[in-house]
Amino acid sequence: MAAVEASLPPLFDKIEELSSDFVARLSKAVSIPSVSADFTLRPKVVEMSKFLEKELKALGATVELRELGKQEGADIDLPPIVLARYGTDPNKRNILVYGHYDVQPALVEDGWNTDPFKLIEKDGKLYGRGSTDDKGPVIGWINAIEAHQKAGVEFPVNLVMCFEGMEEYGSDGLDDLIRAEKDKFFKGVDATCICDNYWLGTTHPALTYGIRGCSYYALTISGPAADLHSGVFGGMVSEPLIDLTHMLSKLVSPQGKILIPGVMDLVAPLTAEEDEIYDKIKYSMQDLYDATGSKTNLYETKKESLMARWRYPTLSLHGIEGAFSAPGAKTVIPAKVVGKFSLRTVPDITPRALDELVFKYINDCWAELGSKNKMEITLLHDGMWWLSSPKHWNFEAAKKATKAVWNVEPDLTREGGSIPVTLTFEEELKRNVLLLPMGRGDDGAHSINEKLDLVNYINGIKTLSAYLHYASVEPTA
Ligand SMILES: C[C@H](N)C(=O)N[C@@H](Cc1c[nH]cn1)C(=O)O
Ligand SMILES: [Zn+2]
Ligand SMILES: [Zn+2]
Repeated sequence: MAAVEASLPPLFDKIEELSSDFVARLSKAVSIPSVSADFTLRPKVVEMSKFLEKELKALGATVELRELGKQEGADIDLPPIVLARYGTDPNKRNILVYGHYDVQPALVEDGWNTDPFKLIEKDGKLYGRGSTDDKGPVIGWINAIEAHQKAGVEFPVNLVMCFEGMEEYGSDGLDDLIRAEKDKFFKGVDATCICDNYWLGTTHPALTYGIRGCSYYALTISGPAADLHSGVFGGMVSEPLIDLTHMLSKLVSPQGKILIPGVMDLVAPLTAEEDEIYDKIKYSMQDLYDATGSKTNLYETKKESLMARWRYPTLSLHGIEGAFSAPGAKTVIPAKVVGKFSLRTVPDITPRALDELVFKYINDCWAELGSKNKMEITLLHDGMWWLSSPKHWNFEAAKKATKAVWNVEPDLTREGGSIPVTLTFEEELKRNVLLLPMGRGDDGAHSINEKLDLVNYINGIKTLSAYLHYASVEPTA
């Protein structure tokens, strides 16, 4: 442990010294609009994989861009998975790190103050799509390699890297690749670290041992052969958008109560041990107000709010494809509309049990509506929840690293978002998985004006580096 503590100060100094180079590298990454959900931008997702390949190869890592074939149900190639390795010393631990290089869609018209694909540094914050989710962390691992080389500090582990380009769109192809490679590329992995979530609030670092799953559905309603003039046909035909809004209103109450019968019955009961953890978590209702820029909270207490985010399922309505959404007052009856909604899932809900409940309820509601339009409900993608224990050397190493950088003990948190591959890594490689967040709870991931505080980026690189050092020596017992 003394050797670790001796190697950290020069490394941290070098990271500070290289900070403008590290911002420049993130800036290049952010400038590539690698939006996985937008098929027209798929070449940019591929370009992003090549950017990572180039950066990693320049630092001496071996890199393979693993092609995955066509996207399920679409005539478009999936972006490759970047499989890379830095170091092959049989006497060192093999630490697997995962991140994603695709991002959520972003348009200036959505309300961004600046071009989402141009990294802007303002008031100590780095604004840009992907800055926190998840380009900052992915580039962070690359920066950690460079910092070691330039500080002349030996890299403490063999770094096994897996970076995907479809995380924001269901991680198509990744589970199959992990299964196929578990005794090949992933052979010998000792522990996994995923840097793709956020601190709970804005001041206190965290380590995360649980995430929710996500099942995402599309509800399609179609009627007339083409869009119609509402003055000519309104009142004479059954309107798909009227049907859809009725159907969507039956899914969830304005207070957030899921109205699909049976879903809450699948939720694991609260144990006395779990009940005790919430009060101790460093989070306040003010953190929620600040992060959402509002006082639109559904619950009045921190405990209820955290439980809603961590341990209960939620249903969100995301959008309606095909509905008139441009400015102005177009008097149209849309012919076909697709409502998108998802459920965040928790122990012990399984995707198949949930599908059964959702499909039955939607079909029952549709029958009750008695419409002559056509209705179809489909699952777009799903991913499982994951709940682990932080009592493992992998978490101990991250705790020490956090203390070394931030001078505080991290909070142990669960995450409301989803990273479906977490469970796959744990189950297939049979090794501990740790979630080590870089950004803060108010970063605006998936939202407009996404940012990563500069201090979180630079200290995040220090934390990732220090974690690798502690992980290289942490006793297994
Ligand atoms: C927490 C992680 N950074 C993230 O944003 N995950 C996404 C994954 C997802 C699920 N369906 C579509 N994308 C999320 O939680 O929304
Ligand atoms: Zn995301
Ligand atoms: Zn992410």
